[in-house]
Amino acid sequence: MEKQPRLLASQLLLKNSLFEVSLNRVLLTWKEIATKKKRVSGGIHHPFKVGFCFPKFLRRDKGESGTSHGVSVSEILAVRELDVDSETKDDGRWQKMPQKSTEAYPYAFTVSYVERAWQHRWRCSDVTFHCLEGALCQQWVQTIREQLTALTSRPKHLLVYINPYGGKQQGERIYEQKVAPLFTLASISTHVIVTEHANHARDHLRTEAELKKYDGVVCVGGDGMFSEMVHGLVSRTQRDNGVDQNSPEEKLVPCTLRIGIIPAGSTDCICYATVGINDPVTSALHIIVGDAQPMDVCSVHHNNTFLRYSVSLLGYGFYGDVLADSERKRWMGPARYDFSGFKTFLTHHYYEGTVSFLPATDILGTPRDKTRCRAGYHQPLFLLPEYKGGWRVIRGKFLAINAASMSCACPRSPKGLSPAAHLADGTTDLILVRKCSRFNFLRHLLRHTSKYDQFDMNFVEVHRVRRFRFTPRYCQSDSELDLRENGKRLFSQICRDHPACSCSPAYSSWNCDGEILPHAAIEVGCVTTPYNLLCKYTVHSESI
Ligand SMILES: Nc1ncnc2c1ncn2[C@@H]1O[C@H](COP(=O)(O)OP(=O)(O)OP(=O)(O)O)[C@@H](O)[C@H]1O
Ligand SMILES: CCCCCCCCCCCCC/C=C/[C@@H](O)[C@H](CO)NC(C)=O
Ligand SMILES: [Ca+2]
Repeated sequence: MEKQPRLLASQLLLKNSLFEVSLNRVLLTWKEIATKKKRVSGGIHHPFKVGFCFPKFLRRDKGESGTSHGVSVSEILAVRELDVDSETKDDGRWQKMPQKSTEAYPYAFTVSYVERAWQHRWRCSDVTFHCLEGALCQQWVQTIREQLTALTSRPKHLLVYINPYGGKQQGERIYEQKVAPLFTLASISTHVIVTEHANHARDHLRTEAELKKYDGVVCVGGDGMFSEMVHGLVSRTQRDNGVDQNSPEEKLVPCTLRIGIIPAGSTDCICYATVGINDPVTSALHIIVGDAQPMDVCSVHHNNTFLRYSVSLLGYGFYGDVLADSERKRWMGPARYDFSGFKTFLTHHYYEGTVSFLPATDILGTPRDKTRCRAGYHQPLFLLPEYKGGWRVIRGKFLAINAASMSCACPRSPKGLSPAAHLADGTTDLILVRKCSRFNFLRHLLRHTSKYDQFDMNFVEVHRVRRFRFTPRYCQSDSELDLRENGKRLFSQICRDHPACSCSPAYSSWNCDGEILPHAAIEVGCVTTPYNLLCKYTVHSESI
């Protein structure tokens, strides 16, 4: 790594030991100064207990000259001067700093920074340095602040939407207790809207929100809430740029604002698949440091009419039926998916139809790769010079048709529906699960929760595609669609082959990022291409 010029270097007191503290444009480091009599004055000396952690990629050395630590400037959250007097005043209570040592170093500043914890979690840590002189202390604070101000990717003003209804209905509490204090610490100003009904956030973003005032929007909720943000922002951008959303072939204009997610939903698949964990503090820290991750957006059309966008799962059959059933059991909270999942598994419905798709032949990599894509870990996109191949057509009886535009990892399935799917390669992984026995389908489902390959089964196939269409064997009439849109069931849904039994309905619904689409016949295009990777349909996520 190129050696950076030092901006500041001083001997400062940390706990009871003297450290050589140094700052350049990239790193803040502190190294214990080994002296025969290391203790500055008073207090108990803990040579190994410099009580704080540091990023995984930076070593803590314990060489002859003592422990050394470092934190990347890009992961410093805030710096503030400390009122040492109030902290060391002898009021008879337990003293955090031994009085004698801080008497000699009466000025102090605290640096808050990101600490990498277990399983992709991030935490906020503090380290306090004591100085001999007030001017030196101020110089440190000012210099670090200047470094933070120079980080242009960090948001300063955020528009926050909280869904009080998603997941375990803890959105407001999660935001107030875990997220707002971190935004305040990082001097981020916020305008917070607690939604009052479904699509409140979407409509506000689409029509009213003064987007120029913000560096990003944040949703506190689950996949459905993220979907509302995508629809609000993407629709507004297309309208402002005269793009006809009803045309399946139209290229979308990227929007300039980023979307952050604070997970407070039931599945939190979009957050989990990008960040690696559904943890509100981790997501808040990613937002503060300005991380960004482009992602693929699929547009879904029916008869040249725009229906919705999808960024994670489009699922017909099993996942459509689970969602349709679970929506009626929202009162159960996240457990509704387990209940409806088990029930849907027992019904074992299959659906007949034709899947046509355009394979992505101009990229290297397949859904069976062993690589995993999360933010900060991008397989290079090798564009092949020629675009070859045409549409392929598969007819059959399917238990599930899933299009995964990202891995769709979530706590229930830590590697996801398509573990090797890429976040922003302009493709979606189309998974076809043909009619099979209940036992085999269970084996396939259980493999989502283990290390075994869920595609290595003769009734499952997976294709990386740019576009696809599904046409059910039987046409849905307009009147039936109207009723389904209103959440009602119709007799014609009952098995067409054997109207008297009720073995398999003719249609399922599409599960579109957790929202129900009643139209069975759809056309899907993955609209992000490798050429507009810089577009910002982004969630905030981490580097591994
Ligand atoms: N104030 C509100 N009252 C009722 N519904 C709301 C409100 N705000 C948003 N919604 C709707 O709540 C639905 C569910 O929200 P969300 O996705 O946040 O939680 P979830 O479904 O429990 O989680 P997941 O999508 O991760 O499974 C979304 O369809 C959203 O449009
Ligand atoms: C009978 C045993 C069943 C075990 C099945 C385990 C597989 C779980 C895989 C879950 C993948 C979920 C993909 C994400 C979908 C989201 O868009 C959506 C809304 O949040 N959630 C669901 C559950 O539809
Ligand atoms: Ca993709």
